[in-house]
Amino acid sequence: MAGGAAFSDAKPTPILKDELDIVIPTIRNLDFLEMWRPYFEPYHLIIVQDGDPSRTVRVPDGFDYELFNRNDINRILGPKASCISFKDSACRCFGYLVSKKKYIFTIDDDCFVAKDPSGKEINALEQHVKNLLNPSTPLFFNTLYDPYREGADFVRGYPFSLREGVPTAVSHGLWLNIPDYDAPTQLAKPLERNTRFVDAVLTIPKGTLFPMCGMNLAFNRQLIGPAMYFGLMGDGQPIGRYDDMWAGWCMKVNLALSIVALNWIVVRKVICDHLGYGVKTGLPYIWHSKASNPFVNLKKEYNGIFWQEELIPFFQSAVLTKECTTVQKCYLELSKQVKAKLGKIDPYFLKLADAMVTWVEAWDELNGSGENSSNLTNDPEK
Ligand SMILES: O=c1ccn([C@@H]2O[C@H](COP(=O)(O)OP(=O)(O)O[C@H]3O[C@@H](CO)[C@H](O)[C@H]3O)[C@@H](O)[C@H]2O)c(=O)[nH]1
Ligand SMILES: [Mn+2]
Repeated sequence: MAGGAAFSDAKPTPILKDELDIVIPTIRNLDFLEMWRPYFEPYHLIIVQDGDPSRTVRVPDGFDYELFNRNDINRILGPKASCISFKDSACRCFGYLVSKKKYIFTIDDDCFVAKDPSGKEINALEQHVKNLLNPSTPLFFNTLYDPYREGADFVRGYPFSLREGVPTAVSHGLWLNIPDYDAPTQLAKPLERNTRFVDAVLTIPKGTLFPMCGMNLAFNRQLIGPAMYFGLMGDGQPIGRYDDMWAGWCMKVNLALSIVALNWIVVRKVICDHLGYGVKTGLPYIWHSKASNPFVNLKKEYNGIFWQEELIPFFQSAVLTKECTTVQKCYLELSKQVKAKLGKIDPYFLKLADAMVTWVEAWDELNGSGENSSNLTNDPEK
């Protein structure tokens, strides 16, 4: 068995029912929970009701939950509620803010239990827990995929010095049936369905960005919660459906640290990459039966499709001062870079940069200051 595995696949996966919250954004209903009942019932649900707060959302009996609508968000955050999006799935990040647990699993209300090729139901939550509890390998690619899975290992030539791996911060699951395509692709391929079940979990290599989808996502809130802000989207904003993308880029970003005043450059990668935290993608699959309208989506995504051609180079070359000793401080520094370098693309980014600051203030207000939470250390054990 590979070195460093937190636990062997052969043993039952810890339930973590007291260490994990399930966050669900909804503008619809929660009937989908009936299908997930065997897997979700032991957990606490945080339901973020978007849209009209006077609408009653019925939660099926037997679930332990909190439900927050817009009135609750405004009551809890006061003026800081301005950083939580309205009428966009970005509202889900409010659930990350109010949770007190170590782990988060977030899922959309049109995602159902999928079956593997043998016809067996997939317990997506269990696989996410396995992904999060086992190390990642961002520093050197293992060609036999996840070396910590039962029946796999590191291949010949893999440095033994790297076989302990690093802590996993994010587990990014995938989708059978309706894949997470952007609106142009959906419009071009309206009948395309994803029938390909790939039995693999991959670590996204260090320094590589990726399009994070919030549909079937789990993360270690204690490690990188403050970086998982889903931005300002939806009502009153010039962009929508780039919430999860924005969070994924900020969370993963490789920040080069340049201290011009001291004429030396120390390349530091904060948040996931620098700390050597890993981001995994692949299993588990859910069954996505999309309910959103591609034409409406096109309107929401238009600016994002255009702007991201400038956003990606920004994230690939962002810089950071060395005083950033917590995820919060790194995030605040990133917000300064957003204001300085992206404001010229559109004034929206000036507003977004301010909202990033408000988010961190709200995080610290509800969860304690940056100094004693989500500290950046080079020692993943701390
Ligand atoms: O205004 C809204 C719209 C939706 N929601 C809730 O958010 C999720 C996702 O919504 P939906 O399934 O309609 O959208 P998709 O196109 O399938 O979602 C993909 O795009 C991302 C949007 O950023 C999303 O994360 C991806 O999965 C559902 O639970 C809706 O109820 C909302 O709260 N407010
Ligand atoms: Mn959907």
